[in-house]
Amino acid sequence: MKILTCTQQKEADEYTIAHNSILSINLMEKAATLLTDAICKRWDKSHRIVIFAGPGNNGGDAVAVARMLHLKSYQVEVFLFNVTGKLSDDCLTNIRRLHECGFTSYHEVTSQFDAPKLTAHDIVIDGLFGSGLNKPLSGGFAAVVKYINASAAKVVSIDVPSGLMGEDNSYNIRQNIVQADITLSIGLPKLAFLFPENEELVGEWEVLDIGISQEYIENAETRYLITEEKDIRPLITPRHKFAHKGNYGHGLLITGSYGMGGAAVLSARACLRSGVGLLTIHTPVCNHTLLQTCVPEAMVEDDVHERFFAEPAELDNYQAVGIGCGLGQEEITAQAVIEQVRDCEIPLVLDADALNIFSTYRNNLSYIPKNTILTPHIGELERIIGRCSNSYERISKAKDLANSLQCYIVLKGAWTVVITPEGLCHFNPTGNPGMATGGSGDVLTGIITALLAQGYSEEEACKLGTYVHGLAGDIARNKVGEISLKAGDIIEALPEAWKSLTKN
Ligand SMILES: NC(=O)C1=CN([C@@H]2O[C@H](COP(=O)(O)OP(=O)(O)OC[C@H]3O[C@@H](n4cnc5c(N)ncnc54)[C@H](O)[C@@H]3O)[C@@H](O)[C@H]2O)[C@@H](O)CC1
Ligand SMILES: [K+]
Repeated sequence: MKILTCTQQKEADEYTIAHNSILSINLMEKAATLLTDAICKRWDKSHRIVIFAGPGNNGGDAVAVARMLHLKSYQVEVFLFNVTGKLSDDCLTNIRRLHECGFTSYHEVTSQFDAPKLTAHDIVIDGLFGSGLNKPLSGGFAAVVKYINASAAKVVSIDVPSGLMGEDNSYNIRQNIVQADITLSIGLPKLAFLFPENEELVGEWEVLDIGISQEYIENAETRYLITEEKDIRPLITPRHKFAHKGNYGHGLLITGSYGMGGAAVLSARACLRSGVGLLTIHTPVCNHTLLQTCVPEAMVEDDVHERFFAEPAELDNYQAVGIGCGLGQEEITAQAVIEQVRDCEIPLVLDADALNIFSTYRNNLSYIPKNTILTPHIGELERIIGRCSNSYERISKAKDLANSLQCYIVLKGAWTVVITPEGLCHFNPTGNPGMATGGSGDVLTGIITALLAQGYSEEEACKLGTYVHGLAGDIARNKVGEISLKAGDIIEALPEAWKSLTKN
């Protein structure tokens, strides 16, 4: 699913009106019908609905919702802010329609706002500003936002919480943005919804399909997409009847150190659950028995060192290599990692300590071969690109890094994003907060390494790997709950996740 900018969203509306022979006012009526349904589904008539409408079409939506709720016998009160004396045509039409159906609780605010007392049982509908916002809110509107935020009422924002920009909020004023409990987004989701710092502004969000022109969406250029199951399923190549283990690649995981053998176990088990033909684990001597016992399906190659990875492995026999889980950052390991990466000519995944090593020895970043997959969490990424003050800045800098190294970056978190060297950002929808636990990342590295070894392209391996990893996490959550979920549960759920993605 594409994510459009607010400017594109406006264009999409105009294109739909021009090409799908629908009047602008009727598109608004469609939006208002879906908004009203979504509100009625959640709250019954015992709640008073207090609607704050702005001067543009976001306000038009809100006034149309007021009429629909009034006609369904909800108790509705409307405050329309008309401080410049200029309202959009569709907003004006909806005000007229509201009056025509005998509605009396309408207050037009031109200068002084006598704010009603809001209670916890009230529902506020925020239709002040939507995709037409062109600068941060200030003055009287900022005061209205603060009053809404200070109230105990539940808040439903139409399209976007008023004051929030759809994409970049670097220069916005946080206190002047509505804190919604629910955001009902019209057409498509906004990029800002996917950023963790906006969670408390956007709340739970839902997209309402008002029938925006598919033709426009298909042709719209965007760098931001949300991956869907329908994008993932066709990527999976079925196994052949006459297949043998040699057809599915030989993966190598360079992983583990003294005290961090678990990372090796987790990444190896996840790799084996994701279709790899053969797996070898290169690990310090101290982990030999552990791995032979816990992962009998894998071969174990001992490093020269008792406790740490110290000497690069020979890569001739492998189709892919994953480096970094639980390696530690000893000086001897750093030198071995840099040398291993510099000379690597097969598909490569760099995770955890391998990334930390490159952030310490930054001059060696250029040794990372083209098309390498880097799988940092925010902390690991920022050690390389520097501290960022918000998600938009972080993604922009990560795109620059992916471009300069010609690498793939899998930035882990809620809405893990796969960034390609060309700057496309694929947001992954699966996964849950239970996966925020040690070892989850090792599991992902194992999965992606398995996919690369089987011949999936880097982009496919990143998208498919993150999707199935999150899906397995969701299956595990259903079994054990978010609090108890541990990395091993994700691995145990991988068979069901793979089965569900491959069944007809
Ligand atoms: N036909 C359409 O175009 C449709 C539009 N829809 C709704 O229309 C919205 C977009 O409507 P508009 O483009 O009219 O934009 P908005 O309603 O978001 O706001 C536009 C108005 O706000 C003013 N404004 C912008 N920033 C301001 C600021 N910081 N302080 C004070 N005033 C400010 C502008 O001058 C303009 O008068 C969407 O968010 C959606 O809710 C939906 O009804 C679907 C159909
Ligand atoms: K709004």
